[in-house]
Amino acid sequence: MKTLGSITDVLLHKKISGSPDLEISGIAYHSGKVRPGDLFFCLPGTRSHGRRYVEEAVAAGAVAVVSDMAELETSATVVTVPDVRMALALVSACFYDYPSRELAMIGVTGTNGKTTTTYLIDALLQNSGAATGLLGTVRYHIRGEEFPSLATTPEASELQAILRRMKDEGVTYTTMEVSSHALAWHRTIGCDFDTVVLTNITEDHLDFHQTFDHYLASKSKLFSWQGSFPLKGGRPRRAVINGDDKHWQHFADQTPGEVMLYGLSNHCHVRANDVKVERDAVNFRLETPVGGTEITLKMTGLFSVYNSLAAISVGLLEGIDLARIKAVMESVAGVPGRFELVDAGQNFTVIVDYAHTPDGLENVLQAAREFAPARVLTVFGCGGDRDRTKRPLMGEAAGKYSDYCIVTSDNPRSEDPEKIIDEILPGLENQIDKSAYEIEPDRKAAIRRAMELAQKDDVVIITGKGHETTQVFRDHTITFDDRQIAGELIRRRLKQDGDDIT
Ligand SMILES: CC(=O)N[C@H]1[C@@H](OP(=O)(O)OP(=O)(O)OC[C@H]2O[C@@H](n3ccc(=O)[nH]c3=O)[C@H](O)[C@@H]2O)O[C@H](CO)[C@@H](O)[C@@H]1O[C@H](C)C(=O)N[C@@H](C)C(=O)N[C@H](CCC(=O)O)C(=O)O
Ligand SMILES: Nc1ncnc2c1ncn2[C@@H]1O[C@H](COP(=O)(O)OP(=O)(O)OP(=O)(O)O)[C@@H](O)[C@H]1O
Ligand SMILES: N[C@H](CCC[C@H](N)C(=O)O)C(=O)O
Ligand SMILES: [Mg+2]
Repeated sequence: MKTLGSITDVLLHKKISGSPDLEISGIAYHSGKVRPGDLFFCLPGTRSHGRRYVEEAVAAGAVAVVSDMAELETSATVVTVPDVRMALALVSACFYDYPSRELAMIGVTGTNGKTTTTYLIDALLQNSGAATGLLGTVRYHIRGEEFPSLATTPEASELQAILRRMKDEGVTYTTMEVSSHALAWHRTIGCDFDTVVLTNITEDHLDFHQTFDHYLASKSKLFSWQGSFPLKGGRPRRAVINGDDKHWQHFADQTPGEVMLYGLSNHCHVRANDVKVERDAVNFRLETPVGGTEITLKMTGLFSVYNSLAAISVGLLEGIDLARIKAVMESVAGVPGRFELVDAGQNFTVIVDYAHTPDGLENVLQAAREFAPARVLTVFGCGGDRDRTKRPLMGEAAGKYSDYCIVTSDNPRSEDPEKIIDEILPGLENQIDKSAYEIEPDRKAAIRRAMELAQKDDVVIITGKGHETTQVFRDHTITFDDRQIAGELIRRRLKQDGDDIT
């Protein structure tokens, strides 16, 4: 058992109202999840503040509370700190005995491609014999045992608990997505990353970060903090950066580690040439400091080449040989909900994808355009309670690269679906005529409409929700899986059309 004094020793500025010898058995930041003996952290949220739940937390057994307000009314011991989120991260790392000290840690950030890149890195490490763990948007795993994802990057207390479990179960390498929210909210403070990776940086989450500069500053923390919480002594720190990204130099300047650049440009250490995009594959010539080879991915699009170059760079830094790298890159079948083909025997292509940013959408539609023998039909919407500035930009991207669009709902959350659509239209109308799009707020009906409109050799892209299995409305959440719905509707159409369609 640990004492309050020992686990808060790591905090430079604090005031403890009671005895530091109090024994602490766990950490909580939600009153509903408090167990007897816990230390409760009062975090600010989007709807309320953890301070409001102190009484409930204490009634559930919390023995002490961490807050940024000295005059908290409670019988429990109070630790007052200037920044509760920072304190949560530092205390959690200490409480779980700094698990990242004993794990090789790889953190991947960027606007798009984090999940895919982490999957590729994890596959590469696993294939080379490492015992691996993975944390990200789609799922978590510890040596292959899967867990549902709590968040792209969980809150610090959950993160440190999972890392400890990974270490205890023999994991040697942890690959994780590090979201901009996580960086802004200090979730990864107390993690010592060996290698950090930048996929790319374009516009997203401006509702949260307000300006692009703030967003850039959040993403940069993964690089500038590298080695500033040195748990691993002199072990080398490395940064793998997309050398074609407009901001690559900025990120290279932030890291204290060795920089490896990847991309298509000549100044990159790891390069792809002669990229050939097909419907379900992409082929390129790989050039690296240790030689070159030909690679054919089972995923498509130039963006997949970038994701694989990032993973290949990590592999090279870990000393994995080129033949193994090639074999693994060519074997990964893709990531659930990322450019996933729905094939029920129809004579047109249906793709479910997770693009939910202007850049993501542009990349995915460009890829489709490259191999599409006929029209590209796009079904998309924008999430509610998320960055409103990206809505017209996503409309613009969809209009620019599609022959026909069906504008629908993503997860409306607390917003009115029709109002969200209204904010998409100005961008869309900059690019296409009114006759080239229609509006259908009901996502299932929108998918049905696309399945009706599709002709031989067309490509239908249903984007924004990828692997998600629910749709979130103001007062309720329904089961909803684009892949399953599209599959059912195709089968229904095939039945109705008889032999005409195949
Ligand atoms: C939407 C959002 O930002 N939610 C965050 C927010 O929760 P909230 O707004 O629901 O909190 P709240 O209801 O205002 O409550 C304030 C505090 O009181 C506590 N509370 C609340 C109610 C109660 O009964 N008892 C209680 O103790 C809550 O635990 C919280 O600490 O404050 C919580 C505590 O800090 C966060 O865990 C939570 O992040 C959740 C996990 C979340 O989904 N956040 C998103 C935005 C996020 O982090 N996304 C990124 C990915 C982004 C990307 O795509 O790049 C991620 O890494 O997943
Ligand atoms: N390198 C890339 N550049 C641009 N777009 C990409 C890239 N990789 C993937 N995409 C597009 O972005 C979508 C999301 O990809 P992925 O899930 O790998 O990204 P992510 O960064 O993890 O997203 P999130 O922030 O939601 O977790 C994909 O479905 C694809 O449309
Ligand atoms: N991690 C992202 C995912 C967005 C997915 C999209 N389906 C939406 O709901 O906006 C977010 O929470 O902003
Ligand atoms: Mg992700």
